[in-house]
Amino acid sequence: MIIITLSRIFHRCMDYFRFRSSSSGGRSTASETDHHHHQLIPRISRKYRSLSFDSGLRLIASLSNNHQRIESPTRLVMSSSVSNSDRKIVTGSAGYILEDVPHFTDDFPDCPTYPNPLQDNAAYSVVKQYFVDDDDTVPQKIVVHPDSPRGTHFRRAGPRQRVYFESDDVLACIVTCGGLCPGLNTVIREIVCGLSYMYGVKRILGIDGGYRGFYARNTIHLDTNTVNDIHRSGGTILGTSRGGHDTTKIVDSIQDRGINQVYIIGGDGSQKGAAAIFEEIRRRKLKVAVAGIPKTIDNDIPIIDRSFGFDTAVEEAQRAINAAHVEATSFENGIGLVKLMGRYSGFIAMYATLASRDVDCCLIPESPFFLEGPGGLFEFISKRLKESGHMVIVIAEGAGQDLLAESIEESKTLKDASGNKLLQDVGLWISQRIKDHFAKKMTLNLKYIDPTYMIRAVPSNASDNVCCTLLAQSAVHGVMAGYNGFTVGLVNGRHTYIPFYRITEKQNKVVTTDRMWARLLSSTNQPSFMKHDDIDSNQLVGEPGTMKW
Ligand SMILES: Nc1ncnc2c1ncn2[C@@H]1O[C@H](COP(=O)(O)OP(=O)(O)OP(=O)(O)O)[C@@H](O)[C@H]1O
Ligand SMILES: O=P(O)(O)OC[C@H]1O[C@](O)(CO)[C@@H](O)[C@@H]1O
Ligand SMILES: [Mg+2]
Repeated sequence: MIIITLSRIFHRCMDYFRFRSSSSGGRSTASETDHHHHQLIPRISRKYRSLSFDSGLRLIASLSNNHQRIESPTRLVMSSSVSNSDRKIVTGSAGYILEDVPHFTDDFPDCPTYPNPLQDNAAYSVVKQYFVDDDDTVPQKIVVHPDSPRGTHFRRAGPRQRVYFESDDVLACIVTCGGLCPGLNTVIREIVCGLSYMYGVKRILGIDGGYRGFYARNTIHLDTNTVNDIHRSGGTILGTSRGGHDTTKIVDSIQDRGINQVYIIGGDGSQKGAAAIFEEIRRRKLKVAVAGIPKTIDNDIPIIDRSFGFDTAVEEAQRAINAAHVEATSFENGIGLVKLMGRYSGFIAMYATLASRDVDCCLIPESPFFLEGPGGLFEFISKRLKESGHMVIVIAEGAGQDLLAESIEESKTLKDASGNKLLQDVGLWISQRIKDHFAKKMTLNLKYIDPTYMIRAVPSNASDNVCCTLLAQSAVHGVMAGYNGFTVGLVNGRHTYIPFYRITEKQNKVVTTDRMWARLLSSTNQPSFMKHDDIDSNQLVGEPGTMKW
């Protein structure tokens, strides 16, 4: 209690002194602001006026004179896979851990701050508690036991009282990288509108064609007029690409152009690229903010509940599954087989199956299966056709690749420009294997539907548009508030700022020992096709309890 009270008093004092220091004119320049600080702020506030949240907490902990009952918040500097990357970890009582994100004041303790322009905006100033309290954090785990530690938390996203950029000084850029995803244009639109309408930023550049566009192409001017209608179209107006991430050339370009805010919209690979750019920017001591907005129809990014595009992709997949169902029910022993995207993670297949109710069998990369013999796929097909005369199978593109690799040796080594495994067409392969197996046993009518790019080339649906808007606004608020090197994401339904290293350290996968996969098995009434050995090794993958809705 004592530490919390002291912390709050500290923040209120800081707000007061900061407010006083700039009260003479809203949009003061850096030098004017410094001047006011020097004139008005008492010694203690001058000394600590640019302390970050955790350093503030440490200060209070030391002021509290090592009170025995209080576990003083501590910042631990841990090793990182990326050089120069300090992990900001604040610990508190009852096993509380904040995995914080970097802040401008970590590298530039004296950098000036300004009042948030939103506080003069009538639309926002009437909103009670519009600004996020600096103490607000969001727990990663919401299911807890009475004696379990409070665990990892992430900083809550949203606008802060003070910002670290003057609107006229901002030169922002936006880049889209990796595969397409419904909603890319909406995110671009909402970053531009958020920066312009909320923070009065006028200079925003689009980077043409993914990471290599930084050094190989001209930039694209973006404003609220040019982006006005883009959310109605699929794809990305900026273009995208795989490969071409040359960190030195990219940061040279950022430096040469005078860009000071970088918004990177992309999947797991893109977030790794963002982390590398951030590290290089820090190494060069540039005052440039880097923020990631996660893009993934595969839902393969860890920590977050989900990101934009997934909902639309699942909805679009329903059209293929419906067609497969209609074909299957219209022919004797009809089988409709649908292949859906999902290179390493089977979430699209799993949720499309749960949504449809017409699917008899769902096969995903995380759940090994086999074809022949007792308990195998052929036996199940035979049983289901005898019971109902038709069936629908959904298979994720990454499923059964080990079975294919046995027959096609070179498929193990093929990679795309970003280093992702290039997959063989499991849909064609399994269709042929099923046909061959049943050829002499019974009449079979198998129709293979491969919607591939159709589920990601469409514009985002209503729910994803909301998701895009909130993510974009949260990213803009975070950058303006001086946070840096973060990916914005939904954690237990709240928007948070997550350090890059937590986003890039592993991939999110369906946990086949989790309740959601069990729910799918109960819905399709398919066998798990798992042997006991598979279950043990499979428990190790994934972030348990991710898809929470
Ligand atoms: N480890 C890495 N370090 C730096 N850059 C990377 C890294 N991995 C990928 N990138 C770059 O990020 C960009 C996008 O990566 P990738 O093609 O894997 O797509 P992605 O962002 O993972 O999206 P998706 O998986 O949805 O297609 C590419 O330009 C690639 O060069
Ligand atoms: O053919 P492309 O453009 O490389 O994209 C294919 C991949 O992109 C994704 O949609 C997203 O990572 C994967 O599911 C799929 O394997
Ligand atoms: Mg990826």
